[in-house]
Amino acid sequence: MRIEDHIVVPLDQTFDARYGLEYLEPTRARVTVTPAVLGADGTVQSGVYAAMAESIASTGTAVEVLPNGFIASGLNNSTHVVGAVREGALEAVATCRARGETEWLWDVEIGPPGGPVSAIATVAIAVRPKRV
Ligand SMILES: CC(C)(COP(=O)(O)OP(=O)(O)OC[C@H]1O[C@@H](n2cnc3c(N)ncnc32)[C@H](O)[C@@H]1OP(=O)(O)O)[C@@H](O)C(=O)NCCC(=O)NCCSC(=O)Cc1ccccc1
Repeated sequence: MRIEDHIVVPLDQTFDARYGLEYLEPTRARVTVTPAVLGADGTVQSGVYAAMAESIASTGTAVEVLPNGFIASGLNNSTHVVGAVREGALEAVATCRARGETEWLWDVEIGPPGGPVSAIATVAIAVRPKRV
């Protein structure tokens, strides 16, 4: 299966597009910090970190398993926010720690490019045979 065949919603209409996720690679992406990603206290909303981690872990899995007839689906996401960000940009990088037959486990680090880590996530992505 080609990656394009798995796209149901046009990419510019997805949740990722709404908060401004830009892919640099399947496992690396950026978000520019605008008011749209801030909470009322002026810091990046924790869900933005969780969403970034979920998306790049899912995409990192999908690009490898979809061509082999499997689907990738977000199963668990544990995101710890360890530093507040108010402006600039965020970059997320995902590293696959385990490629199980039915579940891939990813570590994701997120923070200002070249700056300290502001969030650390562990994301589990289910891998299942594609149903016809
Ligand atoms: C697949 C699994 C994670 C685990 O399933 P199992 O433990 O094996 O469970 P079980 O066999 O008991 O089946 C139970 C149900 O599971 C589904 N299902 C199972 N196998 C398949 C299959 N082969 N194909 C298709 N569906 C399958 C099916 O509904 C089935 O019900 P049914 O039997 O039809 O009545 C399931 O819990 C699930 O789909 N959860 C929701 C995950 C979800 O929505 N995540 C968030 C969105 S992803 C995201 O955001 C990431 C992203 C971000 C940005 C960009 C791109 C991506």
